[in-house]
This record gives sequence, C-alpha cells and structure tokens, in this order.
Amino acid sequence: MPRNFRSLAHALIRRIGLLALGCALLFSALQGIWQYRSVQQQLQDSIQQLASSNIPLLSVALWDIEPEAARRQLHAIASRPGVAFVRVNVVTGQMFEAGDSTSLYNNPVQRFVIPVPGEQGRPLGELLVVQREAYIYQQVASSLAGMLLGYLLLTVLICGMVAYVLRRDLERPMREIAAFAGQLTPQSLTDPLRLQRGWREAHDEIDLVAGGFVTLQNALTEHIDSLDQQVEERTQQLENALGEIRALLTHDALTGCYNRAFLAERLPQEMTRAQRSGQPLTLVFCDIDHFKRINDEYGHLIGDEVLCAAAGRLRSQLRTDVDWVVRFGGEEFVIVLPDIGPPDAQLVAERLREAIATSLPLQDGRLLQITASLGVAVWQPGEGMEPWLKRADALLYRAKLAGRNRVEA
Ligand SMILES: Nc1nc2c(ncn2[C@@H]2O[C@H](COP(=O)(O)OP(=O)(O)OP(=O)(O)O)[C@@H](O)[C@H]2O)c(=O)[nH]1
Repeated sequence: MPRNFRSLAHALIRRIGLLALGCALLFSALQGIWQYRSVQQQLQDSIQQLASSNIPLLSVALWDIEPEAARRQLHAIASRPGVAFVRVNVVTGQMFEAGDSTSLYNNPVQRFVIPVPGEQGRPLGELLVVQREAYIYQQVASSLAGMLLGYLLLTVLICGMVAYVLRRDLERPMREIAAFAGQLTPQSLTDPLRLQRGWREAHDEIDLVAGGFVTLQNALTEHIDSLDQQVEERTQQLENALGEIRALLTHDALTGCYNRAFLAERLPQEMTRAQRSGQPLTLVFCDIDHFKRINDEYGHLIGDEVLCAAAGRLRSQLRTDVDWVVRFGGEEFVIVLPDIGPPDAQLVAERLREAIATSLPLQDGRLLQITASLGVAVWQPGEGMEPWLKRADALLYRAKLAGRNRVEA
C-alpha cells in the first residue's frame, strides 16, 4: 500500500510546535495557581486593612445610634473591588448590610470585632466581609491572558525560526539529494551532486551523504569503465577467434594456402565465370618429389618447414588476388590460374617448378634440394570439376613417371 509522503522537516516543526504549546500551557497553569494564591493573599490583606481603618468610625456610628452613617460606611466598603458583601451584627440585635447577600454562602468570609468606642475589650458588634471570589479569577485571568499571548507569540517565533533553519539546512538539501538520486542513471554518473548550500564552518551529515554519493559515483564510473574495457578486450578476442575459425574453415593451418573445402566451393564459381566470359581457366597439380624421404631423413618438423616454403614459393610466382593455391592434401598443391590458357599456362607451371627447385636453406643452416612434378590441365568448357581434377592428377602422374621435376600438359 503506497504511503503518503511527509517531510521530515514538517514533522519536526509539528512536534516542536506541539511541545512548545504544551510547555506554554503547563507554565501558564503553574503561573495561574501561583497568581491565584498571591491575589487571594493580597485581597485578604486589603480587606483586613479596610476593616481596621473602618471599624473605629463604624463603632462611633453604632454607639451614637446613627444608622445612616453606618449604612453609608458599609456601602463604601461593599463597593471596594474584591468585596462582595458586608454585614454588621450589633449586640443589640440590629443588623446592617450592603452588597450581594447571596454571595455569603459560596465565598470566603472574614469576621472582625467592633469594640465599644474607647473600650477595646468590650464588643459592640461584629463586621462580616465576604470576599468576591470572581474578582480573584478576573485578576488571574487578565494577567494570564497576557502571559499566554506572550508564550504563544514566543512559540510561533521559535517555530518560525526552527522552520526556516530546518527548511534551509535540512529539507532543501535532502530534496536535492533525493532528486539527484532519482535521476541517477549509468549515463549520468559523471555529473556530480551539487548542493545549493552556503559556506559553513563545519560539515554535517548532509555533506557526508553528498560525499558518499561522490565516492559511489566514482567507484561506479571506474567499475563501468573497467567493464567497458573488459567487454572491448573480450570482443576483440572473440573477433580474433572468429577470424581464426573463419580462416580455418577455408585455409590450411600449416601452409596458409586454401583448403579442399574452399576449392570445392570456389572452383565451380571460377568455371561459371570462365564459361560466361569465354576466358581460359587452368589448373595445375603440383606434388613435391620424394617427400617421404625428406620426412624420413630430416624428420617431420623439417618436412613441415619444406611444405610451408614450397607454398610460399608457389604464391610468390602468382598474381595477387587472381591466382590461388590450394593444399590438396599431404605434399600436393593445386594452383588455379584464371584467364590463363595454353601456352602461358605451361610457362607459368615451368616458373613454379623452377621456383620450387631452388635449394632451400633450413632454419638450422643446412641446404636442402627439393623438386616438384606438375600436371597442367586447361579447362574444357562443359567439363565437370572432378574429371578436370582427375585429368590434372593424371598429367602429374605422368610427370612423376617421366622422371619427376618436370611439367606435363
Ligand atoms: N611433414 C609432413 N609430412 C606429411 C604431411 N602430409 C603428408 N606427409 C607425408 O608425405 C609423404 C608422402 O609420401 P608419398 O605419397 O609416398 O610420396 P613421395 O614420398 O613424395 O613420393 P612421390 O610423390 O612419388 O615423389 C608421406 O610420408 C606422408 O606421411 C605433413 O603435413 N607434414
């Protein structure tokens, strides 16, 4: 199931905001309790003061039986902030009141003795002052409201600053890294990660991640380069091997001449071409004389050397890219001469015989005298390949019988 994306910076800001708000509320609550106690104490003190300053006058008014004066005084006391209700109970049974009498049942009450004027020990009555609890709450609430507003402003300010720093130092570089990683392909490995960050005194985790990317890119680029190089080398090796295999399919491995498979494929083409052009086409069968003796006397390695030398000598006498030499088998070669007929064919064959008959310096310094017998057969239009080859072979056999080192046509 796909998950929603939530930025790390946003999550941090949200948490910091909630934490700051929680702290502000907690501090406000503690402050509220402390404020409540302090306002309550102040109110009690001020009622005490109020009572002690009014009691002498009240005492006189009651003693002189001036109820109006006593009532005025009580009204004055009741109109003070924090006072809800005032009552005077006189020993004679009289009672004077001012303020909200219902507040008597659910608010704290302070009681004071009113003495007879001039006689402190003799009570004339009692003064009851009821505190107005709502006054305390109002005081606490008004001071808390300002404080809470201050805390909230501070919280918003802190969150704003944290948001700015997080956005600049965390969110933006992280997004750049994520965008870079998302676009990273083997082709774009050489483009380094560049973060839009100003100069800082120290490096941090983001720099470490960016550095890690650079290391990874370099390592991957090196790895891919070495892979490319390996692939190039292997491809070259493969092409060389393929070339060798192709050459082996058509060439003789020892002498480098064409092989019989190539002869069987190419000779019919030459015959068709000669047929079409009306040009002559000649085939020379060449066999090294007494080759078995060379092998027996000098060994097979020298025999191989002789074969290679003979092939080279034959090729050296022929036209490049026109005439071609086939190792027919053992010490037998077939030479194909396009566009050559009698008498030139015989002349070329003589030249070949002479080339082979020159003494051959061996690698060990010795000189070896070799000769070859040749049979020359010019193709007769309509003649098949096999009969033509047999005819050339028969002419070669005749040259052998006639004493070797000669050409029969
Ligand atoms: N060193 C070497 N010898 C080979 C190779 N192929 C065939 N031979 C040898 O060539 C010799 C051919 O001998 P023969 O067919 O009797 O003919 P020859 O000795 O040349 O006698 P003539 O053809 O009658 O003159 C054999 O001994 C083969 O073993 C080869 O690739 N290398």
